[in-house]
Amino acid sequence: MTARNIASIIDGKAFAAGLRARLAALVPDFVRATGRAPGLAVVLVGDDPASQVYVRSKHKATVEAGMLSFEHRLSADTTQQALLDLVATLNADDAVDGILVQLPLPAHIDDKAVLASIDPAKDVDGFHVVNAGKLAVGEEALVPCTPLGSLMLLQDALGDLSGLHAVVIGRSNIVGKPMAQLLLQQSCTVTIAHSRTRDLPAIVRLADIVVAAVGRPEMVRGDWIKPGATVIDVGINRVPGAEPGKTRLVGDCAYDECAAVAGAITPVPGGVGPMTIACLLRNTLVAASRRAGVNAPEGL
Ligand SMILES: Nc1nc(=O)c2c([nH]1)NC[C@@H]1CN(c3ccc(C(=O)N[C@@H](CCC(=O)O)C(=O)O)cc3)C=[N+]21
Repeated sequence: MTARNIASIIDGKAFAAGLRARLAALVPDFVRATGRAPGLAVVLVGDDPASQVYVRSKHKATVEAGMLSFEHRLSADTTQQALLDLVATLNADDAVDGILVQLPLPAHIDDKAVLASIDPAKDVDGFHVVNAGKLAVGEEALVPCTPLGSLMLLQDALGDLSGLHAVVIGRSNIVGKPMAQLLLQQSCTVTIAHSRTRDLPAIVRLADIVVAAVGRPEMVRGDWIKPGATVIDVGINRVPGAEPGKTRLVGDCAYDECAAVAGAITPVPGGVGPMTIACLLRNTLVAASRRAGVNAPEGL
């Protein structure tokens, strides 16, 4: 009989709660230094139910951290110009340190134009080309929340990442590309795989670190994973549940199979998702500190 490996479960929910508590403890210092609390503006266009849930949890976490939350809900038929006007108002508002325009936007709005209109200093999503460029050349940037949270979990699980082979599956501007930049900055050997990659299972088998960010439910199978590898599952896929009409969340990795081979793995839910929100608050405090010219807290 072969011994069956049980991967350690990377508890993103607990790590995120710890990060949020550390942030909440730092906010009073910011308030003392500046006479105001850090402010985050979240803009939601339309009434996509999943987006509503995310925006609500962002609001709750922001208030719990002692920050100000400004919510702007616009109807699904809002014009691009009206959205650009709102962003311009938020750019000019000194009480607003962070601006997040919830994606996806309705099809009639050019999301590139909207993201480009956000002041890079308030771009707490890190989606603006200025922040993407700064990240790529190693300058101080606002770093996208999901990759940043994934890196924090990796460093907590593994310590120094130097020399490890990381395979990032997915090449989006929001997750795959910035994730690869962060891992490269940590001196990993980085492979970016994607839908056109030939023999993806063979590539993934080389990885000490697998980051799955493709948005295909349970695509990564257990026999793709090198024994002992660390698996970060970024996927949040809603699939039909056991009961009719109900859904459940699954990641991009077949969890049970991968957990039987990996050294450590993030669950879905309770892995990367909560880190995204905690890092949004982290970026808001960092942006607020830089804008106010006070010392940005170290080690967050
Ligand atoms: N401008 C912009 N920035 C974003 O950061 C952004 C966005 N648009 N659009 C949508 C995606 C998605 N996203 C998530 C955040 C938290 C969880 C999260 O906390 N998930 C929980 C479960 C939540 C549930 O049960 O549905 C978990 O994984 O444990 C998931 C997904 C941020 N996004």
